[in-house]
Amino acid sequence: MSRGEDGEQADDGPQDPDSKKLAPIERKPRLLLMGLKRYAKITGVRYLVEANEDKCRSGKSSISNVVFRKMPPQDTLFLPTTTAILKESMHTFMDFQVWDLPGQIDYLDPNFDPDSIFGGVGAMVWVLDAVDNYMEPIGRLTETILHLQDSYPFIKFTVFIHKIDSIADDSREDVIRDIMQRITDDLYDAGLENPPINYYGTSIYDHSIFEGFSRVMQGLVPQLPIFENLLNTIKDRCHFEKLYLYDVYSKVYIASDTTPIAGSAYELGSDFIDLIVDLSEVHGWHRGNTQDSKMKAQQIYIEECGFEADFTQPVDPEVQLAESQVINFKGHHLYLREINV
Ligand SMILES: Nc1nc2c(ncn2[C@@H]2O[C@H](COP(=O)(O)OP(=O)(O)OP(=O)(O)O)[C@@H](O)[C@H]2O)c(=O)[nH]1
Repeated sequence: MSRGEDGEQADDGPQDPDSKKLAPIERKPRLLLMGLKRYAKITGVRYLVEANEDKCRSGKSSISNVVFRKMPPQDTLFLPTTTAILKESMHTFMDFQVWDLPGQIDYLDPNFDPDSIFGGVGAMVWVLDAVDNYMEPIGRLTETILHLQDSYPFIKFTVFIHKIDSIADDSREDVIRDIMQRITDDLYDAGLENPPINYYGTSIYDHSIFEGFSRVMQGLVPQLPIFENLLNTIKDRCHFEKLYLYDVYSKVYIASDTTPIAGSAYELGSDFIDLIVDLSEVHGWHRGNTQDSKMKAQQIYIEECGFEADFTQPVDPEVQLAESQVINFKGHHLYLREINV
């Protein structure tokens, strides 16, 4: 995945007033990161809250920077507050945009043109600070969902219960359950039963943010069932335990086979990618169209998959595709194969 040059770029949102009704798969999908900055509302005690400002910012920009710009998590401590909409353009197997909305924008104001932001949105991620008092953000979230669901029925809502690392292990499940229950109850009271919202406990200090983002992105991939079927077939034919299709740059996974397994194989795969990317800089081997390299590649397939692959197609010597297998990486046997899109 490569990032667009345009930190702040031209909008390619809808021009046609009816276009917001189109399913996002028909256009370049947009993903919104939203959350509430508390001090924006507590004007009377602003100086008090500002003294502790970091606790009042839910972590949207940190997420965007860690996942899409490879910023080390600890560096997010120094991020300035977002004052304008930050737009990231991502190019991977499909193009999409991530918009980071400043917490203080009042998009429910009747004078505000909602189409300029919500038109063409495929997914909305509400980043809720699990450590802060979450009552006010929950109120704002339910208000937003109720406001948007009729006009923009294709938006998929997800809540990141964020900064989960700051909560003791044995209380995490309780906090997540409490937040989910409150949102469900609030929406139920407003007449919305069984709202289609996904929840993930996330932190920029571990893999959870990448897993959460992966699930959101998968909701924007129209070909997801096709990818899953393909991965299921490869998995069965090659006797893999679990198979993921990763975007190497962001380590977001676009699809996986559909077999549930215990533990987080995603985390393992993600560490493996880091290792291979680092190692390949130093030890990568050039796979030309030689009999030798063909034999070598074939041998890997035979060892790994138990069947003979067809390597009779010429390999473009200009194209360097990574391939690696590791035996006993944290107790597992891993195989990585780069594909081009
Ligand atoms: N402990 C912990 N802190 C986090 C996490 N994510 C973000 N933070 C911290 O939260 C603070 C605020 O993060 P921002 O990303 O600037 O928050 P924001 O929601 O974008 O705020 P605005 O830019 O003002 O809209 C920073 O000090 C981050 O280091 C997390 O997962 N865990």
